[in-house]
Amino acid sequence: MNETHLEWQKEQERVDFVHSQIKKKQETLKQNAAGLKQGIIGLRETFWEDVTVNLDEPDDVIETQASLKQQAELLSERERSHGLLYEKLKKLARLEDSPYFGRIDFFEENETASDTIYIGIASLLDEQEENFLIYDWRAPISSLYYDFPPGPAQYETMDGTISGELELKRQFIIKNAKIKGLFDTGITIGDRLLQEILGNQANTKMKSIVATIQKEQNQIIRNEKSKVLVVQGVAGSGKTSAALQRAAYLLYTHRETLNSQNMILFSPNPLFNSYISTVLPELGEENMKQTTYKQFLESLISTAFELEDPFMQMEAFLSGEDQERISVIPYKSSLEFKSLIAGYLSILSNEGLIFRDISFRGRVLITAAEIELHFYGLDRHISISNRMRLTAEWLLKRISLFEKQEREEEWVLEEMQLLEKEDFLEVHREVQRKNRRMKAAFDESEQEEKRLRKKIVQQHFTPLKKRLKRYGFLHILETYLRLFTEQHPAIEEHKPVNWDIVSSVTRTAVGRKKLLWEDAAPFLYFRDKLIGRKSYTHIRHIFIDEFQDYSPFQFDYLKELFRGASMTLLGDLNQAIYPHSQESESLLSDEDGNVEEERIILTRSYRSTREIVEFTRTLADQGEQIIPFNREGEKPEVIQVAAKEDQYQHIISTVRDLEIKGFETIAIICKSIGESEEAYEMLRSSLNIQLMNQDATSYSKGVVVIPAYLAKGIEFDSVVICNASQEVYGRESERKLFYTACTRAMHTLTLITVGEASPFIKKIPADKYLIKKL
Ligand SMILES: Nc1ncnc2c1ncn2[C@@H]1O[C@H](COP(=O)(O)OP(=O)(O)OP(=O)(O)O)[C@@H](O)[C@H]1O
Repeated sequence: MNETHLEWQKEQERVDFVHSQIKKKQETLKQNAAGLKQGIIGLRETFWEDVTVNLDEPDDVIETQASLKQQAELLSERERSHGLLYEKLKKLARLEDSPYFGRIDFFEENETASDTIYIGIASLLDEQEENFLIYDWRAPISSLYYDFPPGPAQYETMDGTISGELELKRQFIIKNAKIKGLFDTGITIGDRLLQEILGNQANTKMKSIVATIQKEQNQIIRNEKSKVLVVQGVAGSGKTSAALQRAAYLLYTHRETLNSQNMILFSPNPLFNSYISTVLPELGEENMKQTTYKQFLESLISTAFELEDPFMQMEAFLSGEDQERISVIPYKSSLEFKSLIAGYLSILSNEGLIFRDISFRGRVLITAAEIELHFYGLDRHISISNRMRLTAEWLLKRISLFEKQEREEEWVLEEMQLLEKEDFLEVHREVQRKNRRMKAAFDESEQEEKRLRKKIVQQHFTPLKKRLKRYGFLHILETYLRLFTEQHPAIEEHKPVNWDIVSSVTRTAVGRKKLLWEDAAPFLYFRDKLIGRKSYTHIRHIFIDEFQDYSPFQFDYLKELFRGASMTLLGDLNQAIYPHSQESESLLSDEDGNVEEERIILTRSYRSTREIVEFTRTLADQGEQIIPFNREGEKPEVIQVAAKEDQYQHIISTVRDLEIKGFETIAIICKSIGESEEAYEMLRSSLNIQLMNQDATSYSKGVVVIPAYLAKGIEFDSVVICNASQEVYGRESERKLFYTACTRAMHTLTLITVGEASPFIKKIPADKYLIKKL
């Protein structure tokens, strides 16, 4: 037996030992859990037997309450312990088949011997609960595994830096508690293991990368010091993967003070939410709240408004039909527009807010002019929103006085006749109860009438009061629209040259209560300044994926809402596909101009084969900096056909070929939803395919037809680009969309073009792809 075999055998013996420990622990825990469960069932069954219930005297009531509380606490304590046991069992189940993936031998400075440390997705103690059989990958010492090749190494702890020598770094592939692969690794984490993992088929759910996190990704995951961490990484560089590992890391490191409810992830589309939903649970953490920016804004906007879907904005952009609208999107997305609104708000602080009369049953109770007078009579140093709150309180008080007076009106008596019998009975009982309590005899019918009047008037005033509490006395929309019509010297000089178009496009849409995607953040920002905003202080960390797709205005609005939270922003300027997409870096500075961000650049692309990366990187700005991971595959193929009908024939034969080769997730990527629908109709009788639109929330293995912007963030074994012709991808503004579509491919990329190929393809060196002209 040679040395490698001997090592392998020794390692397998250890795996066997750890596995037996896991089994033992599982047995003990299961027994404990069964005992606890029985106890809980028993406690629930006999709950009332052990409680002394006596409600005769006030003292007895107090005693009963105390006894009930004690019993309930006992039950919830047992339930909590059962929950904890269940969690431990879940953790053991995760470790059972593959207890760990890494080992390091570390000789710490000033120590006499080296420590051997095994690293897995969770920690495990030995039977005596003294020594770690497995260290959690997030433990401080585990960072050695990700950060250093064998040689001098160090890691940070709460007590400072620990230095020493990393003597060995070993990787395992363990399945069903049997070692399937064992590699001693050098500079990077196991190219061989990474090769193997990346060579696998794409899945409809993202997987965790815990065993093969790369050094530069580990910097993202373990970054603790930056309030804003910006990860600018090329397509397929692991931005999303690293962000999710980072969430798991933060939850582990700050487990006493942070939980998944304190984090929120903004993802590019609903499909993506489902795509990444299994990563955190796989790592033993609960999913954080996930939302898209559209869903988030929708939760803030009154249902009276119709909010445009960002993908519809994208469709409008792609179709190029409404040029006026498209021409003003950049301005409406900019911080200049925000400053203009801020200027308008400072005018409104002194004059110009539009109020509404407050009417009741067709009668004006308080006029808009009175409200205006009250509002502008308040101390002007107080913010508009606080003055608005004070005004609402003042109005509610005044309305209560009207309400009292109204009880005496004739209409109340008329309405009383229409009341149901139950209403009279209820009031009758209330009055009797009150009289009994007061031990006095009042005129019951007089009292009943009084109560009924009060009740009727109250019912009528409730909706009005609700409206006032929601600031319905302020005409927010009218006030906003006035910005576009009025001239005021304080803001006039800040208006852009195309203000007339900005103004007419906005008034037409917003006036009809249609919030175009580019109008939503400005309008909400304005509204918040008038009536205050929702508080999100419980959110301590926000992750924004595809942050290049946020306009400066949208991003700034988000920053204001989540003022106290730290942020991880993940983006790739080469995938900035929206008409407004941010290219500016200054956005990420804080208000005083102090840059509090840290920027990490990822240039290595892991998703696609070397051949695909060499093809796609020529489509990107500074694409020469993109480094492909060394995984080989076939060169992308460009098939040029003469007519559209031929295109579909070739898509069918390409997809069939791919299926025969065993590829399981295949995407036919089109530019727009219209083209996707057409392709779907043409292909559905020959292929088993699913059409993905903006409402899709998940997809299954097989063939999908999808517009490029919805495929963002997702990957497929094979990508077939539907019509990569000059006609479809000819404009410079379509280059990034084309790049995004092509970079979704892991193993194969086929581009079909009807007629002349896109100029972007023509710029790619001919040796980077195969071409078939038919
Ligand atoms: N360290 C790693 N180990 C194993 N797989 C990795 C690693 N880093 C990235 N990958 C894989 O590379 C692929 C791309 O990763 P991911 O989707 O996180 O990249 P991205 O930068 O968010 O991509 P894009 O911007 O193109 O959507 C995924 O399959 C991911 O599992």
